[in-house]
Amino acid sequence: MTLPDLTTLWTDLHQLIRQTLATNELAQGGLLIAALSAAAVYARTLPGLLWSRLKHHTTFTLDVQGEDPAFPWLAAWLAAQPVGRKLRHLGVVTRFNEQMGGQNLTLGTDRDGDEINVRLVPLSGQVLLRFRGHWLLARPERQQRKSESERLLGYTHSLTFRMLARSRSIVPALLQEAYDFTAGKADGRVEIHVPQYEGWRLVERRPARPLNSLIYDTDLVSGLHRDLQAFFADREWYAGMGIPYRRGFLLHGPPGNGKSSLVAALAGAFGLNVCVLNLATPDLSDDRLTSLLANLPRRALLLLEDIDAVFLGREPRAPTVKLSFNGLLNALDGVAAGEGRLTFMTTNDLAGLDPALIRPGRADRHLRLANATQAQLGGMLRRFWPDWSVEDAAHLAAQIPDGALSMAQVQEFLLERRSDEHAVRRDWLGLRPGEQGCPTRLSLRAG
Ligand SMILES: Nc1ncnc2c1ncn2[C@@H]1O[C@H](COP(=O)(O)OP(=O)(O)OP(=O)(O)O)[C@@H](O)[C@H]1O
Repeated sequence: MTLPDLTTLWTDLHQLIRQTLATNELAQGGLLIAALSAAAVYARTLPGLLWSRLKHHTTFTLDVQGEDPAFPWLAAWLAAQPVGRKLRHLGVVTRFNEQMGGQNLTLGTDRDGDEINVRLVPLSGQVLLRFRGHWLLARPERQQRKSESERLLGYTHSLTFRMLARSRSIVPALLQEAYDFTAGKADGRVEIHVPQYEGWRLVERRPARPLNSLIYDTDLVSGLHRDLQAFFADREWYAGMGIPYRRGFLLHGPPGNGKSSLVAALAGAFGLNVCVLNLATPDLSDDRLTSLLANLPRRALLLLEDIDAVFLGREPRAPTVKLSFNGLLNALDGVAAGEGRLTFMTTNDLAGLDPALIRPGRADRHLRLANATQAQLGGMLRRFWPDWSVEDAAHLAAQIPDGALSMAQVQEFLLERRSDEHAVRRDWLGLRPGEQGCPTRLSLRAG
């Protein structure tokens, strides 16, 4: 059919409809009914349409899933709001010796002297509250998770905030307030993480040790502090130079001279957490090590303890070792190695290490923490007895040769006599190598 044919057909049809409508009353009625029905249908859906348009333009919805780190902040914040206290389905989060921020309840002190703190979190319900002049509808939810065989796999949690606001600025404001209220309040404690499968598990939050509580007679601590400061400030410089943004330190020396303590104190000073990995961890394979290093938590430094424990040179020390020497090197600086990583390795046996493991790039700086010098002994005495004069402490310290004792041995000796300074003077000369028990360890060791 050609175009002129189609035009003629349409004109004929149009005339026929007009004639029918003008002359036929039945057709007129039918059209009227159809038009009225369409109007009625539209009128019925109109409020819904208007409502959803209004909602779209005047509200925001924030959905937070239980696995997200922001979930506990928002849940604790909500539970602590006056209306949040009306939510009647609550869960409990318990921590030892840790104020979690938010609405905490201290139940008492356990036998280790740790405070038992609990925080209540809402699990379900719905409340309306005001936040910075806006209305918020908050709805915590909990749903059962089931496997395909209908086996219960626990629960998933979520929190939905619907807010009456024209601008989105309320969303970051709410998140910020919840963060400041809970996690942001977390004091300067250092989190200790140990490996769990391919990731990390938080095992302890301990008060950060002040750097000046460690006594060295060189400017080792201030030098390290400057080094780390420069590292954190120089990210862009590394990128511009094409140098991998990583820094490694090797701390070596006899046991009990503060290798682990120094790492923990530096972590505290820079607000970092510590991930402790002992290469002798059972079942540590090349793949698992690579995953662990790729999955380090945020703001964490990696402490590889006793790196001499697994390899003598490049050879495994035991047939049970699953890790290969090359796997270790690759994990430390291969393609998959994380950017921005700070690694501290410790060893008591520098001679047993293969040079490849501690070459610059893997361990950029090597620092020896040797047994106590007389200056350190004097410093340690004055830490325990701050009102002793420098000369008095130096006089006592001069009676023990440099390098004869570890700092841990001296600390143990002083701890035992901490309420009896005469006993310190009386027994000091008896403080000879081999006369003390084993040095205490800070025990940052991974399981
Ligand atoms: N330089 C120091 N100043 C003050 N205290 C120290 C110093 N070195 C060690 N100590 C004390 O000695 C104890 C043991 O220290 P730490 O565990 O850090 O030593 P380490 O070198 O890591 O030992 P190891 O090689 O056995 O792991 C700690 O309790 C710490 O307080």
